Amino acid sequence: MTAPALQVSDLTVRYGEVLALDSVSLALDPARICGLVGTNGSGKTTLFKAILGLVAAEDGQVRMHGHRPRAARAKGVVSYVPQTEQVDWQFPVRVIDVVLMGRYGRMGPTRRPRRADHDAVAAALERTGLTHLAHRQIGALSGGQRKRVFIARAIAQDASLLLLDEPFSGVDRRAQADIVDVLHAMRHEGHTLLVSTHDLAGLARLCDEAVLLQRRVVAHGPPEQVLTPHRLAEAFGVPAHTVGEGAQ
Ligand SMILES: Nc1ncnc2c1ncn2[C@@H]1O[C@H](COP(=O)(O)OP(=O)(O)OP(=O)(O)O)[C@@H](O)[C@H]1O
Repeated sequence: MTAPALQVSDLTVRYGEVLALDSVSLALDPARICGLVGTNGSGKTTLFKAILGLVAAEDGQVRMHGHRPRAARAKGVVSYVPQTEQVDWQFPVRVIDVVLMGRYGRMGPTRRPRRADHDAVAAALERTGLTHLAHRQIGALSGGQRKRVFIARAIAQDASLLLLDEPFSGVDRRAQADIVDVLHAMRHEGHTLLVSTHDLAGLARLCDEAVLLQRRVVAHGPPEQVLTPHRLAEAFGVPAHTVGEGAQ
């Protein structure tokens, strides 16, 4: 039996007095797109960080294709697109250089790119519609374009598991639709994606399954079964008709 792409078991994370995750368990099969939804402060970013081993868990364990967080990161099994990048936007680095960083794990200590690295970068730029901006300084891009650069970096890394924290925030509808197409293509190629989003209306279009997080996993299953009218009203205070196919 193959290991799940992601297995989170009884994960508990505390920031001092704040219980951010309370015994969260979650398993994802390979080649699935799972939407992670929840109100502000429900623990989505904390879950990503705990999966990556970037925040310490009080309890529980994480495996990615059988690997612990540190090993999974070292082997390039997982890539992460954070909600906001801690970047000095004045630093003179071009789009193509940032995307190439996704290949560093494969380049060895010399960091000398080979043909396959250049090809992967070109393909990632193409897929995210950034080819024409490849030589632009990253500080000279719009917020939505920057977001796409970091998605391109994750694509270039070619990790089997991608964690994307709100990839659609600050991105216009056209670019959003393009990103959804890219994510579907990646799933088709066998990648597994965990994607946090506040776009409840787009969830059914994007995802095979959804997780509703409220410090704990409230529900996990097909999007329409997870976001029932009752749960929507309770968790988000929104009416049911705002969710569903073509409802945006
Ligand atoms: N570094 C930190 N120190 C203390 N508390 C934190 C820290 N980071 C997050 N928290 C708290 O942990 C809880 C979960 O936060 P988290 O950022 O994971 O939520 P989120 O679901 O990603 O929210 P959003 O939708 O607003 O991005 C919140 O109560 C938050 O205030």
